[in-house]
Amino acid sequence: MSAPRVVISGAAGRMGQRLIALGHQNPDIQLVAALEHAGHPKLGEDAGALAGVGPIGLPLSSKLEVEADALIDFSVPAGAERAINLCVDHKIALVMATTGLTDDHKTMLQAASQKIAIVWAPSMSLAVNLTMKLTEIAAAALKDYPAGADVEIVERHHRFKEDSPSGTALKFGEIVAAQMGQTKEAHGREGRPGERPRDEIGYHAIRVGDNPGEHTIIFGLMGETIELTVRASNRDCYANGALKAAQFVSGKPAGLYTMSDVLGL
Ligand SMILES: NC(=O)C1=CN([C@@H]2O[C@H](COP(=O)(O)OP(=O)(O)OC[C@H]3O[C@@H](n4cnc5c(N)ncnc54)[C@H](OP(=O)(O)O)[C@@H]3O)[C@@H](O)[C@H]2O)C=CC1
Ligand SMILES: O=C(O)C1=N[C@H](C(=O)O)C[C@H](O)C1
Repeated sequence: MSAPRVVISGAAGRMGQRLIALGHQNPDIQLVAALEHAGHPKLGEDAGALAGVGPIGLPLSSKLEVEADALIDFSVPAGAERAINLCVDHKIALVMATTGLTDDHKTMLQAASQKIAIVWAPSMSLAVNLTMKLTEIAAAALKDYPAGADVEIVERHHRFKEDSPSGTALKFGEIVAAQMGQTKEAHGREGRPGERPRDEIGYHAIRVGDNPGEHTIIFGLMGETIELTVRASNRDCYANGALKAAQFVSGKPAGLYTMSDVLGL
């Protein structure tokens, strides 16, 4: 199969710019459109020039006017909704990376996966997805720890991030709860919440500077502690993972795929 034709949605954003820059250099991908919302002030400007790699002949547009095999969405929840509809209408495979989605958006994604192939993951990073496997192993091993293992998830991101906790932190929590059975969540603590219940996962979202993302999953035992930490030094781990996902999902039968499927983990 020739290199899949890929659309980037949210193309002027922090992630969109890295996808344009890396996608343009990637011989296994053909970038065919750079989408933004209809009110974006830079519509019509060249997406490559905006991304710092010089003109690539792709103007930032609010309309999809070319044929494509896959669309990668790193935008906002309203942009994600539009991306799902576009992909279903045009029968294009979807890589959904936007976080902070509502339950309605998640239901839409599930329904859309009956019609098109979708990779949906809160983190496209290899290191994060591998750490999810390690977390699953640790949680399974500690589920019957006699004194109860306390799990807290700490994430750090840049000051511009709009959703908290991160989609990745919530996914780590889901993985832990599926093994250990916690039913409660605490989002930060203050005042006098009392002794920590055993069946709670604590989430702590730190927002500082330009941090591209780090997550620590803490398993607190009696007398010892395990911490699994994964840290991005820049956004290219997410962008490269998403480009790989676009290659993987292009031409696949309808269904919902994970980054474990893409990365063979
Ligand atoms: N799964 C993963 O691996 C990762 C996921 N993310 C997630 O990706 C998302 C984007 O992150 P980031 O790039 O930092 O955010 P940015 O705010 O930098 O970029 C989002 C872009 O989407 C644009 N946008 C807004 N509405 C629409 C729309 N309706 N259609 C198309 N584009 C639209 C924004 O325009 P404007 O600025 O004018 O609003 C902006 O250019 C977040 O949800 C983040 O959590 C981030 C990194 C990794
Ligand atoms: O907004 C970000 O930057 C990131 N968001 C994703 C999330 O919410 O999990 C993934 C990554 O951590 C960067």
